[in-house]
Amino acid sequence: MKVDKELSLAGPVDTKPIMSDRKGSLKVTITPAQHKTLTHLPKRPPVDLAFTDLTYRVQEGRKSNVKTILKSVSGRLRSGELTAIMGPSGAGKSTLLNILTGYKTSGMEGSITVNGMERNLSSFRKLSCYIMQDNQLHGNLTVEEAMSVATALKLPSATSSADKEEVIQEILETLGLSEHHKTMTSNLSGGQKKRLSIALELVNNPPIMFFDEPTSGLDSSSCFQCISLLKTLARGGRTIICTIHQPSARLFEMFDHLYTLADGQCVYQGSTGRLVEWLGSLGLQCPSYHNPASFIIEVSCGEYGDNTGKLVRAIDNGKNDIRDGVPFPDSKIPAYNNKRDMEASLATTRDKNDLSQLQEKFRDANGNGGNLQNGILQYAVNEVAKGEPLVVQMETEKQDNAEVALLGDEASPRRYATSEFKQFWVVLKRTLLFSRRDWTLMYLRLFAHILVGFLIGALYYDIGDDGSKVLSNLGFLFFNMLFLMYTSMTITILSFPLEMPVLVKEHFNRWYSLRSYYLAITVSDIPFQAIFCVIYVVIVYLLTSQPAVWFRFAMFLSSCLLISFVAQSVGLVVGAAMNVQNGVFLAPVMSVPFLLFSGFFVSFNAIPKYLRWITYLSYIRYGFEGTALATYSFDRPKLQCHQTYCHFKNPEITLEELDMKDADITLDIAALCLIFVVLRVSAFLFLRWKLKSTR
Ligand SMILES: Nc1ncnc2c1ncn2[C@@H]1O[C@H](COP(=O)(O)OP(=O)(O)OP(=O)(O)O)[C@@H](O)[C@H]1O
Repeated sequence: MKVDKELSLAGPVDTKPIMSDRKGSLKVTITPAQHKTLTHLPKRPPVDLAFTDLTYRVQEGRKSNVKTILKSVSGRLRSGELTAIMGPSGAGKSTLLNILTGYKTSGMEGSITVNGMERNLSSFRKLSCYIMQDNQLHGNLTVEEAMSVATALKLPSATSSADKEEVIQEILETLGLSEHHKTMTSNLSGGQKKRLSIALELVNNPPIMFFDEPTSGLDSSSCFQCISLLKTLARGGRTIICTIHQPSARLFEMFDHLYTLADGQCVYQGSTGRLVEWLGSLGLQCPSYHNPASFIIEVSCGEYGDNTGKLVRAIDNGKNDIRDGVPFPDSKIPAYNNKRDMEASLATTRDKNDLSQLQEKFRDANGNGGNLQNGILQYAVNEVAKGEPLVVQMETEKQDNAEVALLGDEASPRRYATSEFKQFWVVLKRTLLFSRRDWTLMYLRLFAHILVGFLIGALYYDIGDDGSKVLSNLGFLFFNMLFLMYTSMTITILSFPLEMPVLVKEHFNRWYSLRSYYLAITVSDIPFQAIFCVIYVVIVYLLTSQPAVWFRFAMFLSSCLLISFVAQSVGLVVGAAMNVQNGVFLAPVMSVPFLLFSGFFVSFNAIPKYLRWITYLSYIRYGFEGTALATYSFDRPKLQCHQTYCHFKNPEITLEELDMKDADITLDIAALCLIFVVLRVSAFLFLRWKLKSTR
């Protein structure tokens, strides 16, 4: 009986005798009494995170101007607990979260340990996930598709499709999303989006999960659901940490652990249930019926006088931890009058979900026992049957678990769960699916190419073989460059930055490498751009009666295709390096010199010598030269002339006038290919820099 009583006090658990292997010893399995459990997730170890004397500084303006945002704070965040990081606006909550997740690494001093060992950021990133405030989801996928992408990228390739499907179904059911599995992400409610964000990261069962303001933008009922869900996750042995602004009293009660910051210092760390008692012991009485969460924020803001220094000293800037059932640190006020009272209180007030500590307790003499299986703690408890009293060690270090964490899958040198080819393939398929779904943009692009093609065809109708209209034909060749350049460049400038937030989240949470992602998005748009370009070129080439010779058409088309790919790459560089507003202005402005030096407005010999180098950089020049050579070079016969005198009847004269007599189309094509490669590599480097600089 004692066993049952002790265990039920320890948490909302079911106790099942599973076998009796030794005389007098009874093996008991304890599982949390959750309605739904996640039984198909990969096994992961519990993780405790601690930080000591953490200082974070940023440089503002001039080098000497340094701002200290976090001031030597310490703290400890345990597995099996739901922790809230609270504080007034600007206190440093997001900064602390960003440092703990590993999102911010520079400008930081102090130590961060995982299960008592110095944190290895690479291993830690595999153990943790960071769910940012704005859900960062792709709106063009259904819930099921989004989950399939997550399982394909986050579970090892060896996992069978059936197992992946089971993981998806189980998570969706547990998170109450199975009814919406066919709903497009963009149509989900705020609360459902939040749950989907959690579901996506839950796929590989990270033992430590960070949330930045998970309740922002949710109504009170959704807030409650969201925090209940986080609590359930914590019950499964995970370490759940979230920043929260000012929760209602009902929400506040659901948190196990509270970490409060004020002006970059810790003013409270400990059990939420003992906050009022602790503040009272320091002479700060929380008025009756007042929300303790509001009270600590008001105190931190100085509404009850300047108490920050006193609170920081009392809690030793986070080195002290107010735990249930233990006396206040360095305090004369004993929490309990005698040991018996303390034990009684321990039994009743012990955090019911503190399964990680139970795990330590139930470790048997051989070191076997508690292990986290599939998100559910299961114990083979021999000692309990012997009637040993249950005492929870609040400060137990989890060295053994650290080893588990580092010797398991997390210690492998592989950064990602899948190969780079698999990542490339999954991201490519997803991007192609977006293109298929986002038909408005596709139709618009197709429509624009066909419409402009016919318009140009009508304007320059049948001029290609007319010796008196060669100048107009050159204008047509130049316009082709202009049109193809702008259409392919602006699309990328506008669409690429919109992808950035999702890329930042997924890349940070180790879904895929930047290389795989970049290759996939680079490859994904090329076929569409090529098809649109071919359609346009066929229309204008035929309508304007350019030479009906296959090799000339092939060269003309190649030059046009390369121009549109190069311009797309320029868009990628600009999109990767800056936001939409700056990009939309800067890209066309930057293109002006290339247009001026294209050879259409001024021939090469007429350009001042000190400016000629710009012509070598002008990709428009290579494209224009390519189409001009395809049209007039290679011994083209004299053009027809329906007037008394046609100066440009002989194509040689046209080439001479353009300073293209000795030009070589192979060089133009090679130069365009080279510029294409250089720009694509530059875009990748810019993207890498951008990802680093946003952190
Ligand atoms: N890169 C930076 N340069 C200058 N100051 C910064 C920088 N990052 C953060 N800060 C400052 O550090 C302080 C803490 O910022 P942080 O975003 O962590 O606060 P917070 O507690 O999350 O606030 P909120 O609840 O309003 O989001 C703020 O005063 C902010 O202005």
